[in-house]
Amino acid sequence: MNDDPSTSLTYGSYLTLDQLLSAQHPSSDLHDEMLFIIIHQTKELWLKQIIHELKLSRDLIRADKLIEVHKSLSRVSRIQAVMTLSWDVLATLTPADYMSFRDVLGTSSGFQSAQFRQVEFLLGIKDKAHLRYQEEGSEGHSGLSAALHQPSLWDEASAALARAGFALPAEVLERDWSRPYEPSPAVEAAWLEVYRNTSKWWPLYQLAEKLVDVDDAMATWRHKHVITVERIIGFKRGTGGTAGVPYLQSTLSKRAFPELWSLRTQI
Ligand code: HEM
Ligand SMILES: N[C@@H](CC(=O)c1ccccc1NC=O)C(=O)O
Repeated sequence: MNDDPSTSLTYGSYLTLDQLLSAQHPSSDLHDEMLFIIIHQTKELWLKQIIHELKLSRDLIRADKLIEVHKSLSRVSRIQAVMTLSWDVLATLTPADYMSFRDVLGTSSGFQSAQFRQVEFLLGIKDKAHLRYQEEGSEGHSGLSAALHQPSLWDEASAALARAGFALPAEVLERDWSRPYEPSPAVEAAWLEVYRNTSKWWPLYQLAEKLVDVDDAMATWRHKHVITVERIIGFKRGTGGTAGVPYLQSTLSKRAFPELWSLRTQI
């Protein structure tokens, strides 16, 4: 046997392609179901990379390495752009194509994506109700539970503001991290000072604009999702049990960094 990694490693073995490429199991014999599976698997791989970057970003903010965060958050927003573009590939699926295999999906739905919720939780959009869709003891459950109970990127950004000398109340700095975040006038006032005096606060200002890029890209992805869903299933109810398009429209106003949006009115 050849144990020397410089000659024994192959493209396929390095990337574990045997497993990756044998993980597509259409439940019907319809041609278009393969596209549906590949689109979703690709999206889960990108979400895995986004989670990897967001954890690093959170640790870097905690360590006051605000310049180093750029690379990671820029990568996240570029991946989000690719994910948004991939809706155009899915939109080649016509309503009739999709309805021919929709039944096999049962009650499964993107609503149950543990990694999607983990991204929301890492950014700061917390809703512990989503834990119940993950099986206790599964990797999805443990990742989501950890992100729920730890400070989000936005909580870490507030802590960084406090270390920089901004007075923030205890309900921001020592909150129960698992609770939904409530926008704070003191946080908005601190970021407003950063935006009004950018040369003094440049690293914080650049961090804020990188965070806005990520929030912006998330909203753009959500918007393209709802448009594509309306194009494919109209106003049918969702397999996951929601009203469908009206539910998805109600998520468009979700923001991970609300004060970075509200402060713009004051400038
Ligand atoms: C034919 C294509 C699709 C249709 C008709 C569709 C439809 C829906 C509907 C109706 C919901 C609301 C939950 C429910 O009741 O099921 C939903 C949620 C969701 N879908 Fe899709 N979807 C499609 C493709 C995708 C793709 C390709 C992705 C990811 C790349 C995705 C990710 C999600 C996520 C993450 C949610 C949860 C959103 C939230 O709660 O904020 N969906 N989808
Ligand atoms: N919620 C979709 C079904 C769906 O899209 C779906 C089903 C299984 C796995 C991933 C899915 N994608 C996103 O919701 C529907 O109502 O048709």
